[in-house]
Amino acid sequence: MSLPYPTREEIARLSARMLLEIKAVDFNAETPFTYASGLKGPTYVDCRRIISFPRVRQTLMDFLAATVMRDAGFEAFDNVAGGETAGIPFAAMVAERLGLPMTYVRKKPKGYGRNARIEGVMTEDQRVLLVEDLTTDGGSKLSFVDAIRDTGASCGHTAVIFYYGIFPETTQRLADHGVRLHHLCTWWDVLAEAREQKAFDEATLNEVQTFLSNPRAWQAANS
Ligand SMILES: O=P(O)(O)OC[C@H]1O[C@H](OP(=O)(O)OP(=O)(O)O)[C@H](O)[C@@H]1O
Ligand SMILES: O=C(O)c1cc(=O)[nH]c(=O)[nH]1
Repeated sequence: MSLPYPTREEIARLSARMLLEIKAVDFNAETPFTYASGLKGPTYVDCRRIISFPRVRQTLMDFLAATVMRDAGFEAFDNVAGGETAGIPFAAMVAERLGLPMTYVRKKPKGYGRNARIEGVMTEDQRVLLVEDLTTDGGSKLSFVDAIRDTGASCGHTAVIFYYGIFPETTQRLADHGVRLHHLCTWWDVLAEAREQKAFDEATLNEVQTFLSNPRAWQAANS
């Protein structure tokens, strides 16, 4: 007998709890982190740690496969592509669960050999699901999706474990590019769980909440 899918809320709560438990979450208001986009903030989540924790890894990947099937359809994809670097192991695990071929996308052409951005076999009739660890403002997703589309394949969906959920333009930016985002949890889920567990001191949690509520104002005040 297979278990019913957990609700979206349960997935978000448990995913946030797992990220805290494996110490993938870091809050530091004193020395802000710099993100791939160049933006800065007091929050950092290192989803790369997930691969080293088998029970967490398995559960999160079950959640991600279930979320994709529930939101996009059970027969919606022909190929699962991972974004270099952090997306690659998660794409392999999602592809296994969905029973689909796997590929990966380089950030840049290799520069020699086939000079490819896509590795593995991707054909122009395929509907590709882009899998990544997280998205902050979506910039790298657009580049990966363009590389996939350059092969002639289609890509209208990306699935991530973690979505920042604080830059309102992110989902619009992706939507304008014809890409729908699927995710398990956001900073709001992690903050709620961190407060419940008292995982960080009150001042740090309040500072993080200030950032999450208005990241642009926080960045202006802290640059
Ligand atoms: O651009 P966004 O969609 O908001 O996502 C942010 C990206 O930044 C990080 O990767 P990074 O470029 O640091 O490389 P890595 O995967 O090689 O660690 C992260 O793994 C995401 O892929
Ligand atoms: O946007 C990023 O570069 C980024 C943010 C974050 O919290 N964690 C991460 O690995 N990358």
